[in-house]
Amino acid sequence: MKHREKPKYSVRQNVCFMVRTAWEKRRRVLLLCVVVAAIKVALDLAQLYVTPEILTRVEQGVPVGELLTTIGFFTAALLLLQGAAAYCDAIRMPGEVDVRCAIIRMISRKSGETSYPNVHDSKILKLEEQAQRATSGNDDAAEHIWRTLTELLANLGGFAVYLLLFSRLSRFLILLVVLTAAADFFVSHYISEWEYRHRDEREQYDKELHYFLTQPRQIQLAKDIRVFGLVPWLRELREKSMKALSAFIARRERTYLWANVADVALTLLRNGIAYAYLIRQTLVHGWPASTFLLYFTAVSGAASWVTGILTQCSQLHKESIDLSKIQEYLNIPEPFRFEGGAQPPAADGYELRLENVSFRYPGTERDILSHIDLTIHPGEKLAVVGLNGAGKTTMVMLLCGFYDPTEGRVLLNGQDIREFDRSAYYRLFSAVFQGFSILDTTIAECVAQTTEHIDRVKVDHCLAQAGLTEAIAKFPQGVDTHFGREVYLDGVQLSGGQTQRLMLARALYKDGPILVLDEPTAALDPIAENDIYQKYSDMTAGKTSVFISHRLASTRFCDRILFIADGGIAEEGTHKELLAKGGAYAELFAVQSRYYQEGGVQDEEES
Ligand SMILES: Nc1ncnc2c1ncn2[C@@H]1O[C@H](COP(=O)(O)OP(=O)(O)OP(=O)(O)O)[C@@H](O)[C@H]1O
Repeated sequence: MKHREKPKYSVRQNVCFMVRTAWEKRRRVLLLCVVVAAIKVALDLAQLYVTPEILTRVEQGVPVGELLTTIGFFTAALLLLQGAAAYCDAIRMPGEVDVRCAIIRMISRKSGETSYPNVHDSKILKLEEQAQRATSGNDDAAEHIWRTLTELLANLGGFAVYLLLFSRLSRFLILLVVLTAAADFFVSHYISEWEYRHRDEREQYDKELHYFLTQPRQIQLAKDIRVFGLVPWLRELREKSMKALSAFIARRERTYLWANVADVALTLLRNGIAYAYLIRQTLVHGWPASTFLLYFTAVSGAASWVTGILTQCSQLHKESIDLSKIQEYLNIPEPFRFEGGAQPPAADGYELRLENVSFRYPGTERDILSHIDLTIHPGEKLAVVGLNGAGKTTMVMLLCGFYDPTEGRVLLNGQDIREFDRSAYYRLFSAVFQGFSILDTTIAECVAQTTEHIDRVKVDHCLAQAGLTEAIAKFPQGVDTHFGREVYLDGVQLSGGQTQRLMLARALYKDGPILVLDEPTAALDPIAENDIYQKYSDMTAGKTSVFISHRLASTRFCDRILFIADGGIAEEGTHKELLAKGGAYAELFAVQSRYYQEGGVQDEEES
């Protein structure tokens, strides 16, 4: 049998978490739970008494005026209560949404600020997904819980009132109601739990179907779909996912059928016994019809309160499992310091140092970097080169503080970066990392990374430095044109090289005192690349900078070059020094330049 993971937080702790959040964000939500529950009980009682009371008056032969007054009283009470219930229902939702949104904000904040290694931890990623699932809609735990608590309160209140009513009559009826309602609940609960138990399976089908329905619409796939003739394959994939989902739903419906059969059978049994008992009582004690009617209606009513209590308890238990994931995610330990950490010193220039640093990625066996000692002086322009997988990006990740070394220390102006508030440390860096990471917003927002207080002169300047002025001038709304087509149909699509320049402009706008560029020109044409090299001194003036590149010639404008190999610094020096040394760097440079020379020779011969 599949082992069910026990939630870390109990039902009480999860309810307390929600109540605390609501108390801080929207107190009205709590008040409305109690008020709505009270109205539900009052409405049920008014409905229970209306017919028997009128019947009693008729049996007593009261004057028409009095009869009409009774009818009027009940009608007014019912109208008033129904009106109040409708009003409360209408006003409760915005508050409940606000509380859920407050939790969504907590989760987003955690996702954006959690220590970087957590972002790659599959257990934490799963937890984040589960926390998001618990807050994603009106019917998910973080919002639905208010309806569950309201129903639970109403059912408890209603059952307490009915207990008082039956206590005057017979314990037998109470026992009958509780036993049949509980049996009904457990049978249907066991069966209806089926969907909950198969929730992961259902989600997998939904995910698959959603992927195959939406993915073919992605612009990036449009070319491949046509060139490879992918339409039939995509249709097959879609059909396969649809069939799997339909088969799941059919299985679920077959299971639910038994829940309905059990429900009908137990209701019949309860009503049959209650009928027999109440008819006997009526005959023995000579009860009027109104009393018989009152008690008979109350039997069904009480049974539904009992079923309600059990159903809502079970619902609360399920929601608590989901809410526990939210709390577990929000409380995952942070290996880095944030709020409690020191602020990095304000300085004219920053020295970065790797002191006997070794590093292996979490969950792996191999050191990617081993016993590295390196000092990058304030204002120095350092280039890092090496073959694919040598560990250049990893070294930069350590310098930026995305990972802490497995051994050794990273120092900023002599102080271990583990002592700093890591968010404050990140503020020192401007960076262009590998891969495209631009959000679909306006170009100006992409560069400034904010929606408000954008320094438009600075945006223009940075775009000019990155060599984008001309391209952007052709866009319909200049820097206010939307980037990308995923969100805005009128957005522009930039080429790979232009996107890379946009990322460079973004790094320049941030203007941090340390600049890190990880292959920032990989997608640029030679002219654009040369343009960036020409401006490199301007861009890095007064900054400490690290530049990773595969084009060895491009590192010539740096003060020092590191050649990384076998997890360490194999060679270092200026371009000239490394060539003169005749080592691995010189060899690699020779291979690269031979390629260009051969191309050149060939071209010349052809012409
Ligand atoms: N998150 C990770 N988990 C485990 N191993 C990783 C991770 N990221 C990178 N590696 C491994 O670390 C090694 C160094 O990768 P890194 O990206 O630092 O190399 P690189 O020199 O920057 O390569 P490239 O020139 O291709 O960009 C590679 O063998 C890679 O497979």
